[in-house]
Amino acid sequence: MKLGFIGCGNMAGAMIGGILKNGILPAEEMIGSNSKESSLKRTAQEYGIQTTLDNRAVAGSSDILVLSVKPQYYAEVIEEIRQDVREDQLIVTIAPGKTIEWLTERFAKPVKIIRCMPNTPALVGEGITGVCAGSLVSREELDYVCHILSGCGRTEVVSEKLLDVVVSVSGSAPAYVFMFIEAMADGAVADGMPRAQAYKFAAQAVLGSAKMILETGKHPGELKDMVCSPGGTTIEAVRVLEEKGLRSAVIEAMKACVEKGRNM
Ligand SMILES: NC(=O)C1=CN([C@@H]2O[C@H](COP(=O)(O)OP(=O)(O)OC[C@H]3O[C@@H](n4cnc5c(N)ncnc54)[C@H](O)[C@@H]3O)[C@@H](O)[C@H]2O)C=CC1
Ligand SMILES: O=C(O)[C@@H]1CCC=N1
Repeated sequence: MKLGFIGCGNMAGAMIGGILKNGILPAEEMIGSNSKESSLKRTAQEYGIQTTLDNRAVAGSSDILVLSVKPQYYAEVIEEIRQDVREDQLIVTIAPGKTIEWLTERFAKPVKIIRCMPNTPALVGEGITGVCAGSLVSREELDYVCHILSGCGRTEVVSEKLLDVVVSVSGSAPAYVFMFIEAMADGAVADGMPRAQAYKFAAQAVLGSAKMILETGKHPGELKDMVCSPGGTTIEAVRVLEEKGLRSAVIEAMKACVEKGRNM
């Protein structure tokens, strides 16, 4: 089995890291290419996988090929590797907006395409990847790719239409969560806590709260109510967050995210 990555940047690194950490594949079974030598050096040093400047070599030698360049480079990379791609290979794409129909047209031959939307917590095995498959992909092949992706965390098979929503609710979401953690830490620093300690408290509060949702099955509103003592401190904070429009800000931000992804 050879898993190849064309483009060794942030997302490929996170995926490779997660796959290695969880023992899904050894480093010897992964290869990555990049147009910049410095990225290859960093990838080889950090993960010990084989690297090359030659995208076509990666395309030709991989059983599963991940296209992990930015969406604006998809067209030129597909044009470059088109002849090296085989019908028995699985092509995994991770770019927003690049539909299976668009990808199939670019390859201009029958190819097995699995469209995914991962997120960077893959690096620590706590990502979630939305996955949908083209019509030439068998159930077994989809299951196998989901198994590989399980090294990055959870996987969810979704319709292609919903993949645009996955971008906003998980692909891009770590950025909003990091902003929230940063803001909470700023709040704690403003009240005298050392910054490093503030990040620890804020990050653990987010981690623990997320775990409670996933593990108790309770409604987020119920869990929120459990924290809000009558006449207490939390409801004061909740009152101000509502006044400042937290929910609306998040919803509007996500709408902008989906819209952008659809038009990429
Ligand atoms: N960063 C994230 O959180 C997520 C990113 N994605 C998607 O993953 C893909 C990669 O994104 P990032 O890793 O963030 O970008 P990045 O910029 O960190 O990595 C892309 C790499 O591709 C290289 N590259 C550019 N043109 C190339 C070419 N012609 N041949 C070979 N390598 C080339 C660049 O030098 C760079 O190292 C994008 O399509 C993005 O939309 C999806 C989900 C989350
Ligand atoms: O910002 C972006 O376009 C990519 C897609 C999802 C996360 N990062």
